[in-house]
Amino acid sequence: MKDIIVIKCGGSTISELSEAFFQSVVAMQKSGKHPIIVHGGGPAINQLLEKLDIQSEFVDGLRKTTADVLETAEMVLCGKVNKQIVTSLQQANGQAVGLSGCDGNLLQVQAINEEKLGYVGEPTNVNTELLISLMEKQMIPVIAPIGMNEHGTHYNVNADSAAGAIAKELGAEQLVFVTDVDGILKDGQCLEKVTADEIEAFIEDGTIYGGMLPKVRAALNALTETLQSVMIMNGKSTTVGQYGYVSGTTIVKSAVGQSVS
Ligand SMILES: Nc1ncnc2c1ncn2[C@@H]1O[C@H](COP(=O)(O)OP(=O)(O)O)[C@@H](O)[C@H]1O
Ligand SMILES: CC(=O)N[C@@H](CCC(=O)OP(=O)(O)O)C(=O)O
Repeated sequence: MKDIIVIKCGGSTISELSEAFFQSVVAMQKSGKHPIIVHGGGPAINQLLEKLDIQSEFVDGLRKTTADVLETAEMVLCGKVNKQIVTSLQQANGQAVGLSGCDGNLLQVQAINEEKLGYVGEPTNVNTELLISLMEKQMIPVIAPIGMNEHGTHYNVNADSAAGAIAKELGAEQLVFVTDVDGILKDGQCLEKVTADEIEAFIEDGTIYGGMLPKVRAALNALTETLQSVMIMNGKSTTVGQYGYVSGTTIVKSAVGQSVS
């Protein structure tokens, strides 16, 4: 399927997303493109963990996930955040269907490192047929990043890595990370374009850290012949699609003129 656009909405910005944002996603779909939303929900998970007095910590931008943390994350992502986004799209006259990665075996995963991270999974396979059949019926899939392995064990998946895997497997033409900063910042300035080599250097020197790490890793993993660049942009000022992108950082594999191998 052509014209697939994967939009990852970060938990950092979900509550800031405007009606115009959701209207622009629906307008994009009505103009013949195929948007998919993958969402996070880190701050909302933090809030409930705090209420329940459950401790959690992050390792390189990934939440160490015990059984209690997994249960909480799943409740928040699938029960609360997913339905908020579905509702906002329906209010904008779109037809949205909320799914977690467990529904229809949408996101099959394996543990990254159980000893270090607990129930944190990385995607191994995506049920693209399910997503395509929904999009063919003019539905907008809204995906919560909880995945499942072949034994039916659920895993917490970073939403950036879920979005990257889904974009790659579908051969999407665009992948957009909507977050709470204008893009990749260096010395307070938003960088317009960065290459894989520059990203490695920025990770090394500490310019890129925390929640930006899974974003740039997912972006670099997702780059293919079809998907030559990935955007990071601010949810506060963003509408997508026909209204154009306001500003942000474009991530490319290498400098202009060299294609992805
Ligand atoms: N170089 C960088 N430029 C911009 N943000 C960065 C950078 N390095 C780390 N970050 C952090 O990454 C955060 C975005 O990631 P995260 O909080 O996980 O958001 P989201 O919920 O949208 O995925 C920013 O708010 C900022 O604190
Ligand atoms: C393994 C892991 O880190 N999972 C994330 C899933 C949600 C997420 O990614 O939310 P954001 O997009 O808001 O960061 C978490 O538990 O916070």
